Formats: sequence, structure tokens, C-alpha cells
Amino acid sequence: MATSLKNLSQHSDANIKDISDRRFGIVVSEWNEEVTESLYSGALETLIANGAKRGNIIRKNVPGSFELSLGGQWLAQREDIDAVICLGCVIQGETRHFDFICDAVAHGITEVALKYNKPVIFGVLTPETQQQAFDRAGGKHGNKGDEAAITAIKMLGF
Ligand SMILES: Nc1c(NC[C@H](O)[C@H](O)[C@H](O)CO)[nH]c(=O)[nH]c1=O
Ligand SMILES: CC(=O)[C@@H](O)COP(=O)(O)O
Repeated sequence: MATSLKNLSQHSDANIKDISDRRFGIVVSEWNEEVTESLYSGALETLIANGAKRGNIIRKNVPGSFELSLGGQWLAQREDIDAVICLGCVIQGETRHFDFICDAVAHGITEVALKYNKPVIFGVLTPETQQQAFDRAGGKHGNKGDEAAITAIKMLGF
């Protein structure tokens, strides 16, 4: 319900430090591509709008959100990357497959961040419906990609 009361992309510009020399990796799940491409556009635009250089942002795709953890690790282990943003959309189906994917990717991304001691951001939508996804990927509830990018920037300014 909380989401319906606010635009998730509204954020304070406090603690936004200079990121002109920071290097970002963005991992994008190919499942629900229409949604994840919107998340990617939001993240990319937000990073650049806050001072990141386009040449310092690298994108890699993975088949699905379950693979975001490993894709994120392959970027997080690189010394030339300061922060990783993982973008995906897991939509509830008929079975518990949704639960297993969401749980695995949330824990996996957390483990990568702690292992490599750098921001690895959980930018994964977990809606019940496709409309809920659209609403959070550039719709009435903002763009989770924007939010993930701001989170990465703020963590780099910790
Ligand atoms: N149903 C969704 C998936 N399923 C695929 C998994 O993420 C994974 O690629 C597969 O289980 C092989 O390991 N992925 C999403 O990102 N979103 C979905 O709605
Ligand atoms: C989240 C999923 O993997 C989902 O698309 C699978 O759908 P279902 O549970 O109906 O097999």
C-alpha cells in the first residue's frame, strides 16, 4: 500500500557526491524485457543526470532475474567497477516459482555486495501483475531504475 502513496522515484538530493570518475556496471534481466528496458533507461538517465560519464557505465544482460546474482558478481569482482545495479522483473505466476526466484536473487545480490564490499543494488520488481510492473517502470509509481541508480550513488557517498 505504501507504494500507492508515493512516487518511488522521489528522492532527496542530499548526500549526492561527485560521481564523474565513478564507474558503474548495470546487469539487466531479459525476462519481461519491456519492463526491464524501462528500468535500464531510468537508471542510465539518472546516473548521467547526476554526473556520471556515459563511458563509465557498462551494461551486461542475463537471461532472467535468477542470474542477476552471478552477473552482478562478475561485475562486482572487477577492480574497474565501483558499483553494480541489478535490474529485473519477476511477475507472479501460477506456482511458487516466483517465490524461489525472488528469494534467491534478493539473498544472492546481498551476498555479492557483502563479499566484494561494494554497492550491488537490488533493482528488481516483484509484482503480482504486469500492470503493477509498468506502474513502477516509468509509470504512476515512478521508475525503480531511477531509485536503484540514486541508491548506488548515495552508497558511493557513504
Ligand atoms: N518467470 C520469470 C523468470 N524466470 C526465469 C528465471 O529468472 C531463471 O532465468 C530461470 O529459472 C533459469 O535459471 N525470470 C524473471 O526475471 N522474471 C520472471 O517473471
Ligand atoms: C516467476 C516465474 O517464473 C513465473 O513466470 C512462472 O510462472 P508459473 O508459476 O505460472 O509457472
